[in-house]
Amino acid sequence: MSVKRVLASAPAKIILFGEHSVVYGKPAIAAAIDLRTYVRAEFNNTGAIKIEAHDIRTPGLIVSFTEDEIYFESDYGRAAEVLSYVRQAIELVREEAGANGRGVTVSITSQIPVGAGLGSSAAVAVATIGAVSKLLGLELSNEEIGKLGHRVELLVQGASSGIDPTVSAIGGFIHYEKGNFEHLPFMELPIVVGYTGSSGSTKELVAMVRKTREEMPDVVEPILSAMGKVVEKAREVLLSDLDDEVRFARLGRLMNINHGLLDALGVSTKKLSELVYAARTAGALGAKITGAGGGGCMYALAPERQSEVATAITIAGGTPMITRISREGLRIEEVLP
Ligand SMILES: Nc1ncnc2c1ncn2[C@@H]1O[C@H](COP(=O)(O)OP(=O)(O)OP(=O)(O)O)[C@@H](O)[C@H]1O
Ligand SMILES: C[C@@](O)(CCO)CC(=O)[O-]
Ligand SMILES: [Mg+2]
Repeated sequence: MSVKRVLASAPAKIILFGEHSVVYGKPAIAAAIDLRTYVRAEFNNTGAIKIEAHDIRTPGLIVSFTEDEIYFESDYGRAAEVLSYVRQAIELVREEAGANGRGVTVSITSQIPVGAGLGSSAAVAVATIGAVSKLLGLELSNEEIGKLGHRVELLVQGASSGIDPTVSAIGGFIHYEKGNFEHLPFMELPIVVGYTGSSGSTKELVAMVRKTREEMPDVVEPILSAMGKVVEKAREVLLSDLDDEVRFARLGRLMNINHGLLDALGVSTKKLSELVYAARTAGALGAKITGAGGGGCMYALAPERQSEVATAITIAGGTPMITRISREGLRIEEVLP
C-alpha cells in the first residue's frame, strides 16, 4: 500500500536510577511516562526535507523594525543545530530505505518540555523515525526503531547509552545495560515530577562528566560504580515481594543515595536540589534528579503524599507534574493512504 501521510507519537521517560553511569556501561532503570511527542510525515513536491518544529524557540533571532516593515534574521548555525535530532533521524531512515529523492515534510508538536531530563530528544527522534519509516514503506519493529534512535543520539551528542530511545520506543519499565534491555513487570509508582523551568543540554552535561572522569579517574570511577550498585539493589527491591511500605521506603533511600552521587558528579543545580529537599521535607520517601540534570526535572516517590509534595514543589518555585507510567512506546496514530 502506498502511503501519503503518517502520524506517529512517542513518549517521554524518567530515569528512575542510573543516569550518567549508564553511559559507562553500568545498568540503569527507566520508565516511559504519559507525555508525548507527535510527528506527522508526508511527501512534498519540492524534493526537499522540510521540518516544522512548533515547540522549538529559535535561538539567535534578530528582528529589525522600520516605520512599516519588520525584518527577521537568524543565526542559521544555531537554528539548524537545534533541529539536528530530527534531521539526523530523517536522513538515517532515508538511508535505510535506499536512495529516495522524494521530498518529505515533517511537522512536530510536543507535550514534553525540551532539555528537561524527560527524554525530549529521544522521543522526537523515535517518533520521527517511526513516522518517516512508515511513510517510506520500511517495516521496522519498535525495538529496531529504538536502535536507530540510539544512532541518532550518538551522531548528535557524540555519546549516548541508548536508554532513552529504547524506553521511548518500547514503553513500560526497563532495566538497561550496554545496549540490552529487560522489561520489568508493569507497576504504578506514586511519583511526582518537579520541573525547575530551566533546561540543560545532555550533550554538554555528558561531556562535562567525561572530562571530570578523564581528569580524576580514581575519584570518579568509584562514584560510577556505586551508582551501578544502587541500580542493582533497586532492581532487586522492585522485583521483591516485600510489601509496598518497606519496598517504597527502600527505593526512596536508594533514590536519595543516587541523587547524592549525581550531585557529586556536578550535574545538580541549586534549584534542582531545592526541589529535591522540598519534596523530602513534605514527606516524599526519596527524591532525585531525573535525566542529564543541569536544570530540568527531579522526581519524588511519595505514596499517600503526592498532593503535599506537589504543593511543596510549587512553593519552592517549581512546576509539579503528576504523571503515570506509560505501557506504550512508539505508536502509529494514523496512516493516510
Ligand atoms: N519538540 C521538539 N522538536 C524538535 N526538536 C526537539 C524537540 N524536543 C527536543 N528536541 C531536540 O532535543 C534537544 C534537547 O535534548 P537533550 O537531550 O539535551 O534534553 P532532553 O532529551 O530533553 O533531556 P534528557 O536527555 O536529559 O532526558 C533540543 O535542543 C532539540 O534539539
Ligand atoms: C545522561 C544520560 O545518562 C541520560 C539522559 O536521560 C545520557 C544517556 O544515557 O545517554
Ligand atoms: Mg535527551
